[in-house]
Amino acid sequence: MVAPPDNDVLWARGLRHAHQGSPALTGVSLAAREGEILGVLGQRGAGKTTLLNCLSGRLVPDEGEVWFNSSPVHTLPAAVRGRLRRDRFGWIGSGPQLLPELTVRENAALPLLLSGVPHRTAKNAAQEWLERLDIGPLARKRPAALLQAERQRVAIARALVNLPQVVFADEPTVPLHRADRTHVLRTLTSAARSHGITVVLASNDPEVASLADRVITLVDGRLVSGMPSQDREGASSCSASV
Ligand SMILES: Nc1ncnc2c1ncn2[C@@H]1O[C@H](COP(=O)(O)OP(=O)(O)OP(=O)(O)O)[C@@H](O)[C@H]1O
Repeated sequence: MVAPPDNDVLWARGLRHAHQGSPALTGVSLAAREGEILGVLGQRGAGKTTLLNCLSGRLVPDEGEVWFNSSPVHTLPAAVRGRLRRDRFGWIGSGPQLLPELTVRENAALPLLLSGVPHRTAKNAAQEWLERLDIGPLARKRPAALLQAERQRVAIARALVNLPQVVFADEPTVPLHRADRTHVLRTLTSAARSHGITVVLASNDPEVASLADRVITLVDGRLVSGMPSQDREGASSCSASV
């Protein structure tokens, strides 16, 4: 195993994964730099979710390596990967997946509370993010009282509250109307930019391309664009690099 270059916060090589025998990733290599917004485009079933799951340590790939700084994510024990996800990564899915019995502020504070940060400190930090994302006045409400776009902003606050190094956003705008989509994406990318947080943003919305620093495209589990020219020339059927 060779550790990734120093300026890459996240680095993957030769990722292959099949779900019950059906291939979802067939040789994907990529790298993301500190503070970079990396768009992962692809149609439904292209392998975006599987890729983000492998990169974030939710799933161990059948083959290939994933490095986060100098940690080989693919070989870490499950408990260590769990701590990595909790302390260093943020996750935003297409449904906000908030806990209905908690207030908006408690939901946003969760990653800090789970890491043992004192209640008051965690809630103050959560409130700051809610203000930054223009939903401060909703802090005491329960998720059910919010609009879908507001709930998705709570999910963004929750993903950013502990200042992770990488946020994985898997189709974060799917349930939203077009106007809300743009706003939520801009909110996420500008908040991440202001804190140097790397974002891996999977979507089938071409608008993502205009907000990302760089875009890679997945088709049937392999990269078809976003490769440097020397790799594109050498790419055979399944291995690509960005
Ligand atoms: N848990 C699973 N069990 C079986 N097959 C799966 C599973 N998860 C994904 N797949 C299959 O793997 C392939 C890649 O799916 P994946 O969800 O990674 O793609 P995606 O680009 O995120 O698509 P979507 O936008 O639909 O989520 C698809 O053919 C999908 O049907």
